[in-house]
This record gives sequence, C-alpha cells and structure tokens, in this order.
Amino acid sequence: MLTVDHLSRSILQPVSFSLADGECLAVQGPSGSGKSLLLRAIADLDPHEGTISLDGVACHTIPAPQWRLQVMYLPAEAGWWEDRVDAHFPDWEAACFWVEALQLPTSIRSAAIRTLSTGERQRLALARALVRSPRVLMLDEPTSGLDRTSVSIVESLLLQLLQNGTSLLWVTHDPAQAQRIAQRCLHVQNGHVLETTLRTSVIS
Ligand SMILES: Nc1ncnc2c1ncn2[C@@H]1O[C@H](COP(=O)(O)OP(=O)(O)OP(=O)(O)O)[C@@H](O)[C@H]1O
Repeated sequence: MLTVDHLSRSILQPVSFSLADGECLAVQGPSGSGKSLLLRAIADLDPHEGTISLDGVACHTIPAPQWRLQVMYLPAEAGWWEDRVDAHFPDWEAACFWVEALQLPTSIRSAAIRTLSTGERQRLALARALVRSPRVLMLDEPTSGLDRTSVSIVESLLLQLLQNGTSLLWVTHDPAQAQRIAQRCLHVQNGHVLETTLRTSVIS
C-alpha cells in the first residue's frame, strides 16, 4: 500500500491519499495544473513536504534510488542516453518478454533510438520500466502517441499487471480511458488535488 500524507511542493497544495496493491488511480487535470509535479514528488525526484510511504516504510528512510526502483515514474517523454536500443537494457532476454508483449519486433534491439517513431519509443520506455518490476508505476500519459490498437495493447498489459498486484498512478487527458482503467481519480486543478470516484470498472 502506497500512502501519501500531506504531500506538497511549490504550487502543489497538500494532498493525502492511499493506493492499494493492484489498484489504479487515474490522474486528470488541465495542462500545467501540477500532475507531473505530483508524480515526481511521489517518486522522490523533487524536494517535497509531507510523508510518502510504501507498506509503512517512509521514502525518506531509504536511499532515493532504491525508492525509485519500487515507486517508479515514467515521464511522458523518457530520456535516452545511448544511441542503440539494447544499450538501455542490461538484460535484453528479460526485456524481450515486455517488448513482445507490447508488440514491438525483437529486431528493435539493434535499432538506433533516433530512428524510432514516437509511439515505438513510448512503448520501449514502458518496457524499460516494466522490466524492473516496480511495486508502484506512475505513468505520465503513456498512450498519448499511440494508435487505437496500441492503446488497447498497453491498457490490456497494464490490466494484467494490476491483477498481479502492481499499483498504477496513470495520468490521462482522455476521460474515456480514465473510466476504462480506474475506479478512482485524482483531479488536479491549479495545484489543488481532489479525489473523485469514477463510475465504471477497469478494462474488460
Ligand atoms: N521544478 C519545478 N518547480 C516549480 N514549478 C515547476 C517545476 N516544474 C514545473 N513547474 C511548473 O508547475 C506547473 C505544473 O507543471 P506540471 O508539469 O506538473 O503540469 P502538468 O499538469 O503535468 O501539465 P501537462 O498536462 O501539460 O503535462 C507548470 O506551470 C510548470 O511550469
């Protein structure tokens, strides 16, 4: 269980909520409202006030890199620091499972990052996160650059992850997607966060 208690930073007003194992919370709100600030603070990537804990262990009590492996933030545009794809995957065999699950060709291994489409890079970044098996995965618009088929593939895969106990915080600008993936939603507006209940259940 992830617990966020009076978390605040810069424009982000104090927010408290919890996220159970295997639960998905949608995060919605206008551009510039503070959604990424919220997720980055939870990943302990930026200074913040308040307490964040995972199964009762507060993030400030463990080294930040260790926390970020368990409570992982995947930005809308992931960073790439090497030219070739496989240079970002220390264990390519393990990565293959996720690469194939995301319906990317395994030949992508030897591709140059700069030659990939936005959608390919987006799915590859997701594979890079999934191979590390985070307990909580925070996704910043993970399907924004994808066609409908790829969106369905990503949603189905993440649903399986939920069923296996991974927790998700999922930023989306698509209200229909929020309805499909989550039962609860955090609405962010001018740094204020309001929790609401969504009507329908997770993806079928
Ligand atoms: N490190 C920072 N310190 C202070 N303010 C910041 C910082 N990073 C971003 N901001 C500002 O905080 C506001 C919220 O930014 P944020 O990136 O969280 O928006 P967002 O809701 O994720 O928007 P979008 O949907 O466009 O991605 C913006 O006005 C942004 O300029």
